[in-house]
Amino acid sequence: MPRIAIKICGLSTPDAVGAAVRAGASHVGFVSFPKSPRHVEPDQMRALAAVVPAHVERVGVVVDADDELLAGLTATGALTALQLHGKESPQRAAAIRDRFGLPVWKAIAVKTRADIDAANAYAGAVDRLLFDAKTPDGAALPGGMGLRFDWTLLRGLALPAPWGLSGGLSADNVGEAIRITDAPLIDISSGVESAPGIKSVDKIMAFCKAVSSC
Ligand SMILES: O=C(O)c1ccccc1NCC(=O)[C@H](O)[C@H](O)COP(=O)(O)O
Repeated sequence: MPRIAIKICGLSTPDAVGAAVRAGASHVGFVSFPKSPRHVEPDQMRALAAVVPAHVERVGVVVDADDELLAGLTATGALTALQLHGKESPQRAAAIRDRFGLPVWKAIAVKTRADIDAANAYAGAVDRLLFDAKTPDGAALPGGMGLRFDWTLLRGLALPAPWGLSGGLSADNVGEAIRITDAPLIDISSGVESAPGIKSVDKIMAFCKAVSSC
């Protein structure tokens, strides 16, 4: 197992999934959010997740999803975790974990230190915190925008759960991000794309190489 886990998010084709697996990703992410250029329908998500080798975790990414959608996504057992990327409360996150029996990740939208402190409310309710850049009010998406936050906000902190770093990462800056935060898991989407929603095999390979050289 590499020292730093890597999640390649927003995969929507078998080719992109294959590239992420070959490059050494420990996690792949599939987005269910119709406004996203990376959105996949439940059938497509389950089909993509089903062909991922067992050693790679399959994360379904949702935004304030209701139980009906979550039931559809988790129906075949192909996902191994759910990532909540909306305004889900700690109570809602814990209820999702109980009802669907999967580890739950909570994305924390970060601009200031207060945003990171707010993550403490999720202690015990979720299995991983994913610190991502806060997108501007009125933005089309709550993630996948290529925005970064001030990584020094995470330096030396004792966090209340396993965690990961996300937002605006690329092969060029991920070394600095890891040096500052010592993140145990790194998540990326638009930084390994050639256009919104179109994953680049070369960028996926370069990114994973950059992380594993840290
Ligand atoms: O990627 C999306 O389109 C998306 C849409 C709605 C909710 C979450 C979304 N992505 C979640 C992720 O985990 C992304 O990898 C994360 O936000 C980082 O994105 P990026 O800055 O583009 O690397």
